[in-house]
Amino acid sequence: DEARIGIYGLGTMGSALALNLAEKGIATAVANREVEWIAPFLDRAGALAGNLRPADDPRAFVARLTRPRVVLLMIPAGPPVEDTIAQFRPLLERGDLVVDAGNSDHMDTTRRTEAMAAVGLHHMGLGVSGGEEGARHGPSMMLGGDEAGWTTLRPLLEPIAARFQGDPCVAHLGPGGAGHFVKTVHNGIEYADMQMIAEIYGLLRDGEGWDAPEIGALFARWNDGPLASFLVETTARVLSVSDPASGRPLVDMIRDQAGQKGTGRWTLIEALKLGQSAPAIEAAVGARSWSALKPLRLAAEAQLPAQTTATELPDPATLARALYAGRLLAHLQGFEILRAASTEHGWSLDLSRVAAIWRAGCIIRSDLMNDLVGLFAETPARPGWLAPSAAGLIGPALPSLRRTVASAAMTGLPVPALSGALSWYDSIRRGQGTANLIQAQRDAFGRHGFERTDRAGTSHGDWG
Ligand SMILES: O=C(O)[C@H](O)[C@@H](O)[C@H](O)[C@H](O)COP(=O)(O)O
Repeated sequence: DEARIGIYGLGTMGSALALNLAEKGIATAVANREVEWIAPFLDRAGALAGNLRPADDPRAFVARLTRPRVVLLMIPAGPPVEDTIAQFRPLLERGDLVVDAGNSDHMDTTRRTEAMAAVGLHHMGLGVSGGEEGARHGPSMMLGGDEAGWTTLRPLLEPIAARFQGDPCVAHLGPGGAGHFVKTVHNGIEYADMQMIAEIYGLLRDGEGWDAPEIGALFARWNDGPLASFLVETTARVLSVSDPASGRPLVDMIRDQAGQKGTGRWTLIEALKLGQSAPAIEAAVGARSWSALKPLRLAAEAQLPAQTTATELPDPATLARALYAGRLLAHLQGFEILRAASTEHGWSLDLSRVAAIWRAGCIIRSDLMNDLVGLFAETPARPGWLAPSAAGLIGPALPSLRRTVASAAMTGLPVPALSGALSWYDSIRRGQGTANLIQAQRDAFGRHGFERTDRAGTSHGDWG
């Protein structure tokens, strides 16, 4: 019988999503540019193959779908999506859907949505988070596109989504690229979270001389407290794995050069375009870029003085609170980018709902997210840090963040994301900042003008 949805692209995420759908009893067509991938995939599917409908080419694939046809693309972002859409368009009819479930740039998605709408097709942008495990057993999904498309997709996506206390972690967040934008910022927060965890790991490894299993055991304990999250759990797991070849912790055998596919960078670019800054995310992207410059770092280490002052590092309980504080501030930065984008693009994003669908399935799922659901419901029209509950969340952990950042600075151990978060916090809660001097300098060397505190309009100074 016919399939209710088709997955085009049987890479890690696409094949996992197809098995998830099949397992939920949803007949699913499957196809792939490299046709030879299909047979081994069906072998791996075992009994689930009963709900899979393979096809060797786009025409046969479309023919296997019920109307309205749902073609879900799980392929790399950019030109591959463009080319594949061009292949499918002539095969589809008014009312059919193309769902791009890769990490696409939201502007591409908005452009494609408009182009497809012009010919009566629904283009939807679906952010999918959770990696292979999530796609297979329950991802978090962030949808952008029109209401009619959501009506068609909802009965297909809710059964496969992760659930938090029974609530499916999937939502229609807004038109066009809204879903992909939210996914991009999810990844930006993911970068900051991973970076802060790595900074704490660095303090314990390089400052206290702890080995990987010891640090892993600590993270495992932290996963039973306010830091409970997928990334803390994953960190505890990876730090406890030893390398069969050398018998040493596997993490110690990995080159300290981090990769990045671009969503972190995109988050920053979008933030800057919106007049926002997200120092914790900026620091995380920057740290990945620096990490790639290994030879230069080795040369600098041999050449440049440390000039440190021996300082006692905080105890583990203090480091845990510092990580909690840093993580909370990074999330507030990320959500503020979402709020600004929602205003800019007219998306009316429900930030509390965004936090809600990030409570399970996605990479940044955490107990903290549950607090944020409440926080963003309190004051949807204002920044999260002005929500009544914000002070109570951040206050108790702040002294630990200060102590950790200060002692790391004295000890010469880099904590760019934690310190970026702290300085940002001290900037956003300072009524009288120092930008008055910036204005004076700009006017002094470029007559850019400034606004006086005692009268409106642009003034200039006589700077002699
Ligand atoms: O939410 C997710 O499931 C992940 O974020 C996923 O999208 C992917 O793992 C990132 O793209 C990795 O990004 P980097 O390669 O840039 O770390």
